[in-house]
Amino acid sequence: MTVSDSRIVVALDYPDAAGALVFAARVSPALCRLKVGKELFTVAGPQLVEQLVARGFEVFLDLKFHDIPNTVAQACKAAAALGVWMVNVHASGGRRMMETTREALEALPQRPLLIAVTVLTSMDAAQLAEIGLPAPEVQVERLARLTRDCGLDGVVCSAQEAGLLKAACGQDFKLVTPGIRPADASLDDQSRVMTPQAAVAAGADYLVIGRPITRSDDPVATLQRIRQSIEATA
Ligand SMILES: O=C(O)c1cc(=O)[nH]c(=O)n1[C@@H]1O[C@H](COP(=O)(O)O)[C@@H](O)[C@H]1O
Repeated sequence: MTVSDSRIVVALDYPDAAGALVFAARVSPALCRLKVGKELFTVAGPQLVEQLVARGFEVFLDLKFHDIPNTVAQACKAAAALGVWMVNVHASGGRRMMETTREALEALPQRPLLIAVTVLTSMDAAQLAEIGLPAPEVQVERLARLTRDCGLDGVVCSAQEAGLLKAACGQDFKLVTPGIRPADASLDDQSRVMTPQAAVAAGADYLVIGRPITRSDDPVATLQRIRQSIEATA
């Protein structure tokens, strides 16, 4: 079931539940989807996720699971029980991990979208070389093809790789793109970035945006502005 037509997924990287709930109270499920990541989940737990779902939001539970197949599959089943819209794992966990997890979710009456992280958007070519990996686009394409072969719904990648991946993996393979930065925004710790408009034009299905919205003077006005800026492109 889809309750939002928004491509924007706001990363609720707040230090506590209160901050996240204040933001959620100021927006509607029609305006954006919400992402709960490691910081917020560690402090506020499943209860907060259930609260956001109960308020009608489509929630991306971003815990980037990376472990042995059984552990990841069971963790994703537990996430599905919270009623979330999307969960993610690391593609570098490999074929068996991804296939086991997909099969576990497919056995459920209702399942979230299952997405795999390719190469973190904070990583650039130099950082990848340091850990023995090839250039970002090479590694991203390799992991995206593996993810598609394992039957997952899509990948997390930079919008810089969106064109390449739509061509390699097909139009229906979902591309979830963090590292989104409006032209005047600070890059923070992100390396492979794109503006919201360029990301949509390149083929990104969902834009994950955190600090440029949540740390702006008026988060809701910033979200509205970004929505309007991509409507013309979409
Ligand atoms: O899986 C993710 O959501 C993710 C993957 C990735 O490669 N890069 C990335 O930044 N993220 C998440 O996307 C969000 C980006 O936040 P901002 O950099 O503040 O816009 C953070 O919550 C990250 O944890």
